[in-house]
Amino acid sequence: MQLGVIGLGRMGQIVVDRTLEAGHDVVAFDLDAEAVATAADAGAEPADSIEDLTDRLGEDKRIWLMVPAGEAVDATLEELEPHLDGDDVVVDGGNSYFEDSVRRAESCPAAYLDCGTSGGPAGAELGFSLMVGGPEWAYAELEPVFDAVATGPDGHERMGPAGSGHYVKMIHNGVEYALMQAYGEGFELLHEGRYDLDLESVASVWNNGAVIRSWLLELCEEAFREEGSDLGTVADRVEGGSTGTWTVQEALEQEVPLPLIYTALAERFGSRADDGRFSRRLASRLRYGFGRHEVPRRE
Ligand SMILES: NC(=O)C1=CN([C@@H]2O[C@H](COP(=O)(O)OP(=O)(O)OC[C@H]3O[C@@H](n4cnc5c(N)ncnc54)[C@H](O)[C@@H]3O)[C@@H](O)[C@H]2O)C=CC1
Ligand SMILES: O=C(CO)[C@H](O)[C@H](O)COP(=O)(O)O
Repeated sequence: MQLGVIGLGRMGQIVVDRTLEAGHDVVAFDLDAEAVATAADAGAEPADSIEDLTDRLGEDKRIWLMVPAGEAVDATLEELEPHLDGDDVVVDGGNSYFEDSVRRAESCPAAYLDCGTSGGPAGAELGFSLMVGGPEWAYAELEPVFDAVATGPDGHERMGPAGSGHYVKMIHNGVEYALMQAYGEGFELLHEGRYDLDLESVASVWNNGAVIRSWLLELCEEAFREEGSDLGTVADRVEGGSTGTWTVQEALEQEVPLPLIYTALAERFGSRADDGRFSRRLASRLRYGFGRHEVPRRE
């Protein structure tokens, strides 16, 4: 099969490498010429524009988008669409908002597959877990590529109609936030608590047979090994947050309580206050107000 890949960053390059390794042909484009050169070094046919990419693809075009979610997807589709028809298939493998994917599936002249991708750049060796939404025929058509990019045939599944792939991935990320928060809280107590513990050893022993072993816990072990038990210079600030926000918004709309995921998201937002949390500063001042407790002051 011949696959066009647009977006050759951390994730897109892995899609290219794994597709080539499985014996398929790849035509690759990115706004960044260096990324295109890297894909060409790996064996892909380089394209210097989206039009050039579509010219290099055969009659029935199969195209994988791996650009940042949001405007980049719309901008790419706007350029692609004049070159597409109903026999073509476009896969969006990024973390797009599921309602955007439904809208794009309705307006795209090609069959549109929204594909939630989990595993991250660190999971490249094993392959990804792919959650796909969209028409059955298009999913079946892309199966050889999904087999290559995923861990294998068991690493991808059609979830349902348009939007369902990105919907499942959105909620996957909500779970990811909550699990990270849970590990974070446990290790914080171990770090602050009454024993002087080597947290890499704790994570390691937990990863060997404990109920809470997981890939995230293996990544905790790696973090303590590389940064030390006190996490060295790692700052108290967590970026990201879009997929978690969408998960919480959806939970509110569906009236499904998600206190853990919400708390994990709120902790991230809380971590971004440059000058300490206003609410905590006010609480401290109020303790003086009612109890004349001492107020710790900033320098
Ligand atoms: N990094 C991760 O752990 C994961 C990322 N994702 C999703 O995959 C998508 C890509 O993520 P990354 O590879 O990490 O991002 P990245 O920032 O490493 O790569 C994005 C690439 O897209 C290119 N690009 C941007 N706009 C473009 C356009 N209009 N046309 C052509 N190329 C364009 C950039 O030059 C860059 O090379 C995002 O939606 C992300 O949320 C999904 C799962 C895991
Ligand atoms: O999808 C992912 C992992 O599954 C990406 O790494 C994503 O960026 C994680 O979300 P956030 O950036 O909000 O932490």
